[in-house]
Amino acid sequence: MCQDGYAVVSSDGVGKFEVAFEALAGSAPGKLQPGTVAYIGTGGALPEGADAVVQIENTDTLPPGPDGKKRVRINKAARGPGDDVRAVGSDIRAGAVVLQAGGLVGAAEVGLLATVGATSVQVHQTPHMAVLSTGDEVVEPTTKTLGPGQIRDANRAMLLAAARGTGAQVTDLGIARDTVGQLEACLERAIQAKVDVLITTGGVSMGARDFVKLLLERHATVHFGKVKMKPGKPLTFAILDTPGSAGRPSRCMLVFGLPGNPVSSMVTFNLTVLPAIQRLAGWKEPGLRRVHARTSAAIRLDPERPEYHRVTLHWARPAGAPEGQVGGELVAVGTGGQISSRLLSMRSANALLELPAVEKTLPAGSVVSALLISDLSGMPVPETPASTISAS
Ligand SMILES: Nc1nc2c(c(=O)[nH]1)N[C@H]1C(S)=C(S)[C@@H](COP(=O)(O)OP(=O)(O)OC[C@H]3O[C@@H](n4cnc5c(N)ncnc54)[C@H](O)[C@@H]3O)O[C@H]1N2
Ligand code: MOO
Repeated sequence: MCQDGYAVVSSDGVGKFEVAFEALAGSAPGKLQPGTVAYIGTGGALPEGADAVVQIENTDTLPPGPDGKKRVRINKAARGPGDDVRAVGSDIRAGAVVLQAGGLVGAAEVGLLATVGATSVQVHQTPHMAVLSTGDEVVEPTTKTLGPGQIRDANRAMLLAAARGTGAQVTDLGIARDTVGQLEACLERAIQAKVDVLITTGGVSMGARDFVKLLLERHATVHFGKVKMKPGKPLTFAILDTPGSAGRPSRCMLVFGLPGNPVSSMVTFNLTVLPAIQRLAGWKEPGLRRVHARTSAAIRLDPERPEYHRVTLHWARPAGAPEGQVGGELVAVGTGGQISSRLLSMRSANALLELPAVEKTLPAGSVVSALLISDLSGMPVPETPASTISAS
């Protein structure tokens, strides 16, 4: 039953009726005689003998009869049997498959599992991720006054938040100074904590004290240590195998040595760490989703490295389209200077434009592919609301 009102025999039509009983949600339905009605609440089971419901708005309560029984006037008759009644099984057929194996379980899916009483289901194990910042100049964000050359640790807080956003179990490994000893100790802590994915930032480039690559070469298999991309050139990836011992199974830990520049670390997290986590969490199709967007301004391309240009996608009417036209397109608005230390270029960015390495300027209005790095629910609301299609 789907409305508050009166359960009726639809052929009784309009008129004055005795309210024989109340069929409230959660109680066993009674039996209704023709010529009478029963009060029914949304979610109540339709009494035997009734075949429709008249909503409360279509009735008036009358003074009780001489016998003290409640009475009601039905002003608008039910259209026929089944009016405002939801048949048992109309939402989910008996035997229907409510979830496919291998699908993502979000809030609605949890609700479906609860509905069918599936309180225990097999899921992939939540990956365990750890985040480590490195660098002698990197200090805790709580540091009030920065000393010469110091910088607050933006990467760790940012990547911990991003890691939590993936649903992974997350461990904060703090900040390691630029010494092989400290880095080795942190690596050991990650191994002991049975981390599946370790993310480090900083210390992967060419500096005299960039020891992360050295550490990984010593303890793991480095699969790549440089990528032709902007930002993120020194991105390093290694796999560390821990052999099994005395009843302990062997394990492998994926290690992503992300560049220290905050934007580089965030962009490479999205492009490489996120799909890896999704794969470990059992996603069938990991990776960022690609859409097309129209650029709102000219962009000078990098002639050497393909660039992941941070933008905020808006939904807008195509330029020149008449006022009130239904439909629109994604428009990419740049986030300002794209230098990899400028974290402001990530603020409110919901996509990365995939720009080719070509010696030219891409004119405004070009259509380019864009990888989504957040869902679009925080997308700016247009000044002129997008029209909705109205049924005619
Ligand atoms: N000779 C070369 N130098 C550099 C190259 C190169 O190819 N040859 N690559 C450049 C590129 S591209 C990048 S990106 C950076 C990345 O280097 P590292 O990963 O070694 O990072 P660091 O040098 O440690 O730091 C870079 C930059 O980022 C700041 N930083 C580091 N950690 C944090 C943190 N947790 N929070 C905020 N900011 C952080 C750090 O202070 C530096 O300013 O190398 C170029 N050099
Ligand atoms: O490639 Mo680096 O990540 O820009 O500064």
